[in-house]
Amino acid sequence: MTALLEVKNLTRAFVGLVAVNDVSFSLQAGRITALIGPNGAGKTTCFNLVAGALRPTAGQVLFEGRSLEREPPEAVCRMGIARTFQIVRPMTDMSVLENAMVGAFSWTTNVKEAREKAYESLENVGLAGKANARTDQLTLPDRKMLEMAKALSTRPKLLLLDEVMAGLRPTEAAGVVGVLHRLAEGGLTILLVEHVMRIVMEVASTVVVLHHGAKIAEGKPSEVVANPAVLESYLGAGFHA
Ligand SMILES: Nc1ncnc2c1ncn2[C@@H]1O[C@H](COP(=O)(O)OP(=O)(O)OP(=O)(O)O)[C@@H](O)[C@H]1O
Repeated sequence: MTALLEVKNLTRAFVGLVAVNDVSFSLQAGRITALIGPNGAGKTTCFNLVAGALRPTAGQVLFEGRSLEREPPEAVCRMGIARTFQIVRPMTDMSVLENAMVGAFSWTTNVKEAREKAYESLENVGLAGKANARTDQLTLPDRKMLEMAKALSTRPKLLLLDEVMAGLRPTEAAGVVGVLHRLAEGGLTILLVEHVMRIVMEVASTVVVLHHGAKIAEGKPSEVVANPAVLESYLGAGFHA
C-alpha cells in the first residue's frame, strides 16, 4: 500500500519539555487516520509540524517522498496538504461561496476557475445550497463545513482536520462523519485530531495514540481501545482493563 505521508522520528522540544518525542507513523492514501491522546499529549504540535507551521527539532516529514519539514506553510499547501483550525473564523463580510474561493486562490488567479472549484467544494460538504448566504447566518456545523470547503478548494491530497466535531451534537457529528467517508472514498487522505472516541471508532481506519509526546499505540480503532497502555494513559495509572 502507498504511504502518502511518512513521519519519521519526529521530535519537537520547547523550553523544558519535549512535546513530540521520536514519533513515526505513515498515512495510507485514501484512508482516514485519527491522532488521539489525552490533553497535552502532543497532537496539535504534531499537526503543526506536518502542516509546516512549526519546525521539528529532529526527524522528517515526507510527503510523496519529498521532505517538507523545512518548507513554509504556503509551500506545504501548494504541495497538496490543507488544514482546518479548531476555531472557525469565516470572513463575515463575504458570502459562503466567496469564503470558499479563498482556498482556490492558492493555485489560481482566475476568478471563474476559483468560483467553480469553490462551488464544487461546497457541494462536497453539502453546503452548495447556501453558497450565496452570509457567513453570519450559518449554524456552527455549517461554519465547520465551510472551513472544510475552504481547505478543499486548495485541491489537497491530504486534509488535516483539527477537532472538526468539537461542539457538535451527535446528529450533527454524524453528518460530518458521512462527509469524511465520502471524501475518503473519492481518494482524499485525511488525518484528524479528535477527542470523542465514539467518533474515532466510526470514522478512522487507523488510530495513532500519543501520550507525553511519544507514540504509545497504533492500529485499528478496535485494537487501540483495547490496548492496556492506551486505557491507562486516558484513565490514569493503576487502571486495569
Ligand atoms: N509553543 C509552545 N511552547 C511551550 N510549550 C508548548 C508550546 N506548544 C505546546 N506546548 C506544550 O507541549 C505539550 C503538548 O501540547 P499540544 O498542544 O501539542 O498537546 P495536545 O495533545 O494537542 O493537547 P490538547 O488535547 O489539550 O489540545 C503541552 O505540554 C503544551 O503545554
